[in-house]
Amino acid sequence: MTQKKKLIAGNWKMNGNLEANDALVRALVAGTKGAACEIAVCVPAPYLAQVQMLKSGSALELGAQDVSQHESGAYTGEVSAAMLREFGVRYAIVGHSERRQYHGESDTLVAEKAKTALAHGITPIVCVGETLAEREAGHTEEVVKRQLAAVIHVNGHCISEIVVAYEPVWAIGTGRTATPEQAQQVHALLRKQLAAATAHAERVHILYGGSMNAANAASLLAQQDIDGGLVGGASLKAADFLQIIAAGSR
Ligand SMILES: O=C(CO)COP(=O)(O)O
Repeated sequence: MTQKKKLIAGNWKMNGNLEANDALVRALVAGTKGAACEIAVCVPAPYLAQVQMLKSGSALELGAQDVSQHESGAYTGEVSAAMLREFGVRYAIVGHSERRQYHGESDTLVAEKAKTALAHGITPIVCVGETLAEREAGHTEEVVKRQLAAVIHVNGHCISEIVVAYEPVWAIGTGRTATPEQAQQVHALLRKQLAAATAHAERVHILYGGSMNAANAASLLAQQDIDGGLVGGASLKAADFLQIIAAGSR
């Protein structure tokens, strides 16, 4: 059994505005005093400064939803890890399935992004997960292993200072959650893969993401290898997100 605190991370995706963010973050700051888990909100880049200010002095950590693999220069539209650090960013999601799907991000690119984030003191939240077609064809294990291997095996050495998020694509935004048993099965595989590569596998947070909500969080988080959640829709409502945080604090 792992002793580490759970990590509950919200992924706002492309949602929010100055007014709504203000209300949401104030409610989270007020509601998480003394929370017994780690908490993060991954916000759209234009709102990093706003949320950094609002969360100051609280338990909330700040996250970005992506990071460039480049350091600086002529890369229009990109946001560098050094820029994120200036706003106190602690985490950056890399390889979310929406970026793999809509922006053609490959395993190699995701690995480069993770490496760049780490070099700047930002912990990458590396997303892996199979599509419905891949699951139905019996390829879940092969897909998630390939996606994780690309990030942890770099030039002959292992990168283990990461957070892993298992997000089955068929469960994202669909209201169709993986059962705790289905999720645990994949998390155990990922843990085994990490253990084969590093002595620190037990320390790595493996989060579940995909329609996690106030009602199903506790049963998912009770699984041995589920160390937290990466929460989309339900992280936009303070009351729901706070209930998930409460479940992660037990
Ligand atoms: O993609 C997700 C988090 O990164 C999950 O999104 P939902 O919680 O909205 O299904």
